[in-house]
Amino acid sequence: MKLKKLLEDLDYSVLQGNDDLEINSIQYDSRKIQKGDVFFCIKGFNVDGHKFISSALQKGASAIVCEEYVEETIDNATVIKVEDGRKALALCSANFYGRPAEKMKIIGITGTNGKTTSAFMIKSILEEAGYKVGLIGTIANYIGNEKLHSERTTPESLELHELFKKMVDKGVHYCVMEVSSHSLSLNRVYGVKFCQGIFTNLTQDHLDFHKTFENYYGAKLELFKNSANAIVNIDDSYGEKILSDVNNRKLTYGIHKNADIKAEHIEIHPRGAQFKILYGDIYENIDLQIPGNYNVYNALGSAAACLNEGIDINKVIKGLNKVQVPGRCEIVTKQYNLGFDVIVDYAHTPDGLQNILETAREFTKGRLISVFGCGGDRDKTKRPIMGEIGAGLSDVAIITSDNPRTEDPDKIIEDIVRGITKENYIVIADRREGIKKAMEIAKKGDVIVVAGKGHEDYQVLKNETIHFDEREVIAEIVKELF
Ligand SMILES: CC(=O)N[C@H]1[C@@H](OP(=O)(O)OP(=O)(O)OC[C@H]2O[C@@H](n3ccc(=O)[nH]c3=O)[C@H](O)[C@@H]2O)O[C@H](CO)[C@@H](O)[C@@H]1O[C@H](C)C(=O)N[C@@H](C)C(=O)N[C@H](CCC(=O)O)C(=O)O
Ligand SMILES: Nc1ncnc2c1ncn2[C@@H]1O[C@H](COP(=O)(O)OP(=O)(O)OP(=O)(O)O)[C@@H](O)[C@H]1O
Ligand SMILES: N[C@H](CCC[C@H](N)C(=O)O)C(=O)O
Ligand SMILES: [Mg+2]
Repeated sequence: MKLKKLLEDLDYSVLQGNDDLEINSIQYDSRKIQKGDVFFCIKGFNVDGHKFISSALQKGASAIVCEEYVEETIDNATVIKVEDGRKALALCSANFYGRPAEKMKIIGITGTNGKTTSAFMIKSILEEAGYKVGLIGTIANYIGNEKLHSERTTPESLELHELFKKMVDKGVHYCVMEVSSHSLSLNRVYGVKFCQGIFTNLTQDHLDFHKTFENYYGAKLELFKNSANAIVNIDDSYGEKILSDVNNRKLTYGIHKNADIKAEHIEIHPRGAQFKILYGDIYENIDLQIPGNYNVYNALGSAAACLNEGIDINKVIKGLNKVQVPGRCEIVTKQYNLGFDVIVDYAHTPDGLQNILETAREFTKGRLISVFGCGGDRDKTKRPIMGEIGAGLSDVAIITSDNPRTEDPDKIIEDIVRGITKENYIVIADRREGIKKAMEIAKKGDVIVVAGKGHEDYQVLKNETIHFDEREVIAEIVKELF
């Protein structure tokens, strides 16, 4: 491809060389550069990508895209100046892969909680309607049934457009993707047009990155600047704010407030939830296999997006009925006769933890035992709040480690414990031992909620990432104890 073609529709100036150059590929990491590649300089949080220009040139880069001219930029390399390296990377990645996003319909979901669950629901509905669906999200990326490893919730723009291209090549009609607030702030989805954008909710998370709630909200709002339709949870106070801040076509959903799409006669039970969906003259029964009032919200938002796409209500009903999401309120002890149940859930925010514990409480006959921690190198301010909620809503809380990453696990636990006002907690830093303790003390009728890691099959420690799949760990403990 010619450099000029790569830069199509981009505002740029040529500082050196010329743009009529044949290029090989593009990279934003100098370590991956091969002969003939274009190196994009990104000013990062840790380092400034402009520092790696000479190393990229040594490896054979034939062009540099930068925000500022750097002296060492020499010889016969072409130097292109742009205003914003991350935006340029996003637009050029789309050009490089032949603008695959324009060849599919893309549904984006943003919000603190419920993105993964909603993405699975939408995929299930659209497949029921006969479409080939791609999914991009936290658990994995999917092209139909083919599962691809996902490094993050929303990939960097270069990897994103590469994935879009693979989807288009494999005949995907619809791509449903989780759009994280990080990806919106860092322009990973810059230039991507969404046919439907869903806002699930906004509660505390990621303040380490966004610093203030206003910034966090502002990041989420970005999605709606590029979506033809805004599907908004009107029961969330920030949902109301989105409605007044965006000019798109809007469709609201909710349970309490007056919404376009509503749920009525909700019944939650241990294995699922039932409700009536009300939209215009549609008034039908929905039967979910996953419990929790919050999943009624996820189902409403997903149904709204699909109905707005013209999908038949019967397909919506069937799709929602089938959906299962790994590590989201997953009862992992169904096959044993222990007298108590163990649930693995991905709740890692105050709101998520409150939701799963309140949901589990509704079907707990005995005591509710929780096992949870908080991730290291992430929002520290949520730790005491999760401590208070976790211990407050449980009969016994076992405070343990999540992914400590580079932090000292005991310090993270101290932050959590600082918020606890009851005496009903035990500290066991080793997560496996924490889960084991819960299973040792559990009696008939009790429910154990192991929160925070859900589908993850690893634990990130200071110096290593170890294999840690809670389903396997719990099965091993069952063998040891019973
Ligand atoms: C906070 C955050 O999102 N950081 C992202 C950001 O990193 P950064 O700005 O710090 O990059 P940097 O390390 O300073 O490097 C700057 C530039 O120099 C380049 N470089 C660096 C070294 C070198 O030798 N040569 C070189 O060229 C780097 O490739 C980069 O382009 O840009 C990098 C390049 O795209 C990302 O890899 C990195 O994601 C990190 C790994 C990350 O962990 N992100 C998480 C927090 C995240 O995005 N999470 C959300 C989920 C949140 C949710 O659950 O809602 C997600 O979407 O997954
Ligand atoms: N609509 C919702 N409102 C509040 N809590 C929810 C909602 N949906 C799910 N949860 C809770 O949050 C946890 C994470 O859900 P899910 O994985 O669907 O969210 P997510 O937005 O994709 O999270 P992440 O940003 O980490 O990818 C669940 O395990 C559950 O405890
Ligand atoms: N996407 C979330 C995942 C948190 C999962 C939890 N297990 C943790 O490690 O904190 C994040 O990066 O903040
Ligand atoms: Mg997710």
